[in-house]
Amino acid sequence: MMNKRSPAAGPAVLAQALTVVRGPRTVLRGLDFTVPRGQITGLLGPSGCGKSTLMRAIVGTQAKVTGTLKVLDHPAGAPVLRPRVGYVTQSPSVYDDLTVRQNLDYFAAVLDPGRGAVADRRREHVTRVLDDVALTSHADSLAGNLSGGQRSRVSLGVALLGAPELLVLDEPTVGLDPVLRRDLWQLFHAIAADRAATILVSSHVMDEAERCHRLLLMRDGELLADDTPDALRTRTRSDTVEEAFLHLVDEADARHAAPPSSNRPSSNRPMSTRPSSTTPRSTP
Ligand SMILES: Nc1ncnc2c1ncn2[C@@H]1O[C@H](COP(=O)(O)OP(=O)(O)OP(=O)(O)O)[C@@H](O)[C@H]1O
Repeated sequence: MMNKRSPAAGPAVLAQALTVVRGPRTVLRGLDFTVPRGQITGLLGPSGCGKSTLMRAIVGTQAKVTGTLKVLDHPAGAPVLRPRVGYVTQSPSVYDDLTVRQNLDYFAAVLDPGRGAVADRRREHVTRVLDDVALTSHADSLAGNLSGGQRSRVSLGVALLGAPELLVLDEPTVGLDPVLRRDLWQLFHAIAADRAATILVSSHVMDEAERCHRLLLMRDGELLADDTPDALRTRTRSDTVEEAFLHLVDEADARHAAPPSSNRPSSNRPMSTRPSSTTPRSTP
């Protein structure tokens, strides 16, 4: 079962000096952070800042990754992690000409091939997942005839099939209306609570930050902050996470613009952006 872990188990994700090069660009630059287990951690930042690249590194599909990256105490991408990590890419990866149930049956058979008792187990999983993503009433609808939010939920259902301990969701609410976004977030919280799963979810919509237990705020391949929404607002004296983010951006810009001798924390700087154990490396 999920998350029956020893007290000594490490965080869901541990990154140290994580750097990723894509083509001619260094897209992630020396990131240090952890993702605690059993919580929803939001990965937020503007388009192009490196969120998808970081998620791809975590699920083991990104090339040219250096530094340390451990997932559930194993090196990212280790074969042992395959059934333990679910990944939902930005565009829903479902077959439009299959029904919702056929999609789930297909991916369940890929994950857990076999006949007899195994097939019974797969059927149980599919039934449970249909319920989890609130699509039981649409089980026999063609995926191609579903709304955007329903298709996103099918994709999420596919990722839930193996009862993963860590779910990595790349901008699952992009393009959805406010009601569907709210419903999906309720579902994420239900999954985290009922299954004790860890969720890492990216978004560039700052109001979604308020729905996370913790936040990783990114900009241009660097982490600006790693904290709870409350702590971020308090430490930046901001009313919203968006305001806190903008404050951190200004602070980082000032730091980069400052001459080396003044490139140190000043006494009136309103916040330390990261816990002392995960102080960011300076960027070359
Ligand atoms: N195949 C590639 N080769 C070179 N650079 C790439 C490649 N794919 C992405 N990049 C660059 O890497 C950077 C980070 O891209 P990434 O997709 O991780 O950002 P993102 O924060 O997820 O953006 P979005 O929110 O728009 O999805 C971007 O500047 C992008 O141009």
